[in-house]
Amino acid sequence: MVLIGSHPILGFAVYFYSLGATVILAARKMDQLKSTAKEIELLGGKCDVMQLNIRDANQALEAVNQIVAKHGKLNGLVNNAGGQFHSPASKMTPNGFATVVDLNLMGTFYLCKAAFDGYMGEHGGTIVNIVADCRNGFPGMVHTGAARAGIINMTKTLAIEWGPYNGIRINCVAPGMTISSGMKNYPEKVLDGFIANGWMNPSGRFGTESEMAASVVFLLSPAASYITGVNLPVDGGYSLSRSDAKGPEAMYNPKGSLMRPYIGWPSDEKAAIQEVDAPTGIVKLFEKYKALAVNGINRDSKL
Ligand SMILES: CCCCC/C=C/C(=O)SCCNC(=O)CCNC(=O)[C@H](O)C(C)(C)COP(=O)(O)OP(=O)(O)OC[C@H]1O[C@@H](n2cnc3c(N)ncnc32)[C@H](O)[C@@H]1OP(=O)(O)O
Ligand SMILES: NC(=O)C1=CN([C@@H]2O[C@H](COP(=O)(O)OP(=O)(O)OC[C@H]3O[C@@H](n4cnc5c(N)ncnc54)[C@H](OP(=O)(O)O)[C@@H]3O)[C@@H](O)[C@H]2O)C=CC1
Repeated sequence: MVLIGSHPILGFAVYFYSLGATVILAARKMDQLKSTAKEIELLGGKCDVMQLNIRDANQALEAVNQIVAKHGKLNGLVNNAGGQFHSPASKMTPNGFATVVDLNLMGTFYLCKAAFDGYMGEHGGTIVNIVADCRNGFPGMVHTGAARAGIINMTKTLAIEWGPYNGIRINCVAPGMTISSGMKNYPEKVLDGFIANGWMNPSGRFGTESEMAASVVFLLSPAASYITGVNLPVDGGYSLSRSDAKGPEAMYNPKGSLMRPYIGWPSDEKAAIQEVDAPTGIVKLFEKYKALAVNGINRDSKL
């Protein structure tokens, strides 16, 4: 039984289904949740939806209590809900900063605490908190950098404090720039900048939803049974290389690297799971990645 805070990237659901998990999707917009649930069911998965604003601690506990009352357990939690807006720190208002900290840091704490109080403190369980690459600061998004760094530290503390409670494990996944529906939240100019600079990464590209999903499922699964308190960057090496003093042209390959994307589902699967609900520029990039993943061709050479 896995609670995913947010309308999740569909890839998660596919993986959880393959592990035999029942997935509960929770976010504010029910329409979106229901259509994702329908797609999961079409694939043969089991899925429930519930409305939840993670910024409300009472709602978080109520959600956990409802799940335990209905399903008898809650042994997995993925804190995926989150976001921010782009702004230089000099132009950010105190309320703008506080809002993003409230959503990401407080919201994640409320869900972790609710899961502990409502089920895991007594029975154990596994939690994955989705953060973002904030290893070397987060220029243009000071609020989310501070909030995500807070989550990473909180995760370490909870791993130590809650490990002894029936072996609760809690880890973070830090996605690099990822092709996802979240890109709809950014102005075109910001997106164009992201796309134009996509090659400035040892992988030469963005990440895919499947690559994020696979790492989350690994950390939730018994295969990671001795891993707790870590932050796993899933970013093609970007966080390691960003602080290098050399210019990007000297470090990276402007033509793109040969790090083949993992799309995570076969090309002849249902069409619905091969789409990404994102602005045109991002969808075009995804189409390119799909071709690379399926055909194994990058630039002009075969892998
Ligand atoms: C490795 C690099 C990765 C980088 C890429 C990252 C990608 C992703 O994370 S994808 C996920 C994308 N999804 C989102 O980012 C969702 C974004 N939006 C939200 O979650 C919410 O809109 C919110 C949390 C940012 C704001 O929620 P809300 O409570 O509705 O906020 P208010 O409208 O009440 O405003 C509060 C406060 O914040 C200021 N503000 C809000 N949006 C903006 C903005 N776009 N630009 C500047 N300021 C903003 C707003 O003005 C308020 O402040 P005051 O005016 O001082 O009251
Ligand atoms: N895409 C990327 O490049 C990166 C993404 N990330 C992080 O990964 C996570 C998933 O990103 P992605 O799928 O791209 O983003 P999306 O914006 O598509 O997903 C965010 C989800 O969070 C939910 N959500 C937002 N606020 C709340 C709230 N108060 N209560 C409950 N649910 C809420 C939204 O649903 P609803 O509006 O219905 O509530 C939405 O389904 C986010 O935390 C994001 O910041 C990190 C680094 C890079």
